[in-house]
Amino acid sequence: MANVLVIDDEQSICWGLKRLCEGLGHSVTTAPSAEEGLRVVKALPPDLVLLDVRLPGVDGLTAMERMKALAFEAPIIVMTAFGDMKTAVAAVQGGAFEYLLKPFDLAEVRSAITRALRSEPPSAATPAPSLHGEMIGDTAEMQALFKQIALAASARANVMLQGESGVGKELAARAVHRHSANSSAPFVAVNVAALSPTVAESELFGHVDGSFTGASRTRAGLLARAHGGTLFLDEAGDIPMPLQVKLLRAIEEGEVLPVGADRTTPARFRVITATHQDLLSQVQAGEFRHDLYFRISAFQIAIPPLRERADDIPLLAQHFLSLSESSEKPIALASETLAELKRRPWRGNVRELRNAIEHAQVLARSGTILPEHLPAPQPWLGAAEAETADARLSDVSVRRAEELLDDPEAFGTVYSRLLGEVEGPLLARAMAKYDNECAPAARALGLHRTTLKRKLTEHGQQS
Ligand SMILES: Nc1ncnc2c1ncn2[C@@H]1O[C@H](COP(=O)(O)OP(=O)(O)OP(=O)(O)O)[C@@H](O)[C@H]1O
Repeated sequence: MANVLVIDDEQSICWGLKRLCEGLGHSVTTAPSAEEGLRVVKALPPDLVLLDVRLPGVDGLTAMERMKALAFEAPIIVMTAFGDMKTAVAAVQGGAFEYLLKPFDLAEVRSAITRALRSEPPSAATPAPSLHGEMIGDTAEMQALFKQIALAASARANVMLQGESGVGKELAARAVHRHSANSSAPFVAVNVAALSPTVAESELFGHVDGSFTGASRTRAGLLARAHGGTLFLDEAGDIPMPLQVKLLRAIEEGEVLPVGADRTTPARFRVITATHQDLLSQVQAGEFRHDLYFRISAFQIAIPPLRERADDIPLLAQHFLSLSESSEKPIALASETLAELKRRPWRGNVRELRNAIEHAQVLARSGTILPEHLPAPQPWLGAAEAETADARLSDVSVRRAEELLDDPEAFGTVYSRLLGEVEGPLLARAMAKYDNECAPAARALGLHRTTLKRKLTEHGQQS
């Protein structure tokens, strides 16, 4: 049996946690404030503290600091209903055993208490420098994301960020780096899809003077430049197969062999990858090496699309307004504008919202932003139409999948054949719509231009 101290000003929470802990066979003391909790800690140090962040008077994070200063070493589980990035990272860096978001999932609380009392190591531990929150959002989805970022920052594991285009994957990668112990080392961002296939190897791994036509001087590659810090690989699904082997070796050995060199160069870094694709199905389709996948996906973070956290839209919109350098800032967003912003599907996510606010700001000049100042919604399908189209497409796909799966000749290629059959017409339609211009077609498809060009070539279409 352990002694547990619950510090929370909400009586109902204290009551619920007391019952839970007593049910686990522990004895519980409750305190409605940090001051009262600190008195208990000094008088009769408990085996575990459950500590709320927002408290009247001294807040929970300061209380945790004071407990640590008293050389109090028992685990502390921090709880909050208002988790922003700063709080999440401060809790993790301050040595919290676990960081729980309210409202609680009881099974999660029970598991945290049991692990804490077994003195298993906390899910994150190494200290890192202090920081500022820079990703905006206060929905439960964003709070959970901040927690994941804080945990990733305090560990050394490679991180894979998944999410649609424009959700904030690069911002999240930068946050992981900035809040990590290596924040003063380089953060090198590489958009893999933008690398021309002919120079990708020398760009990534470097080359020595004269190693190929045009290599007039020895140049360090991007991997070597990330030494000691973080290598951010955007659109990781586009890493060409031959380079995947070389990249895996570099990650495993902490060194690279520049093109034409006979000696390796140190390149030890944390890899953060971002992808909007389902990399695992690429692995299953044989388009991405499984060993590299497992190497780079130790800690996976999914960033939800903006439409699934629409309550963040007003905050984000205000944030983008405040970033404006114009002296004639519009002072407010009309309530109808906010309603319209929350109604839109934002398939281009935060990037599309940011562009819309910048556009509206130019039109509104000063004063209030009205709905007519917003750009027309992007021509995505409306929700109802999309649902019908999705249903039709899925019926056709099911029928075609059945045919291919029954066809012995298609055995081993079903996946790529079916996707190829959809991809070809899609690309052709997009190119026709944009007068054969790759740039707008790629933007509409949510692909990088280079990726689109490559896919057009694969389908024997002109770009
Ligand atoms: N939570 C957020 N708070 C503030 N700004 C954000 C947030 N999320 C995204 N942004 C902004 O939205 C834009 C797009 O973000 P970012 O480039 O990180 O997205 P991405 O997911 O990496 O996009 P892509 O997949 O197209 O590379 C940037 O201007 C970024 O600053």
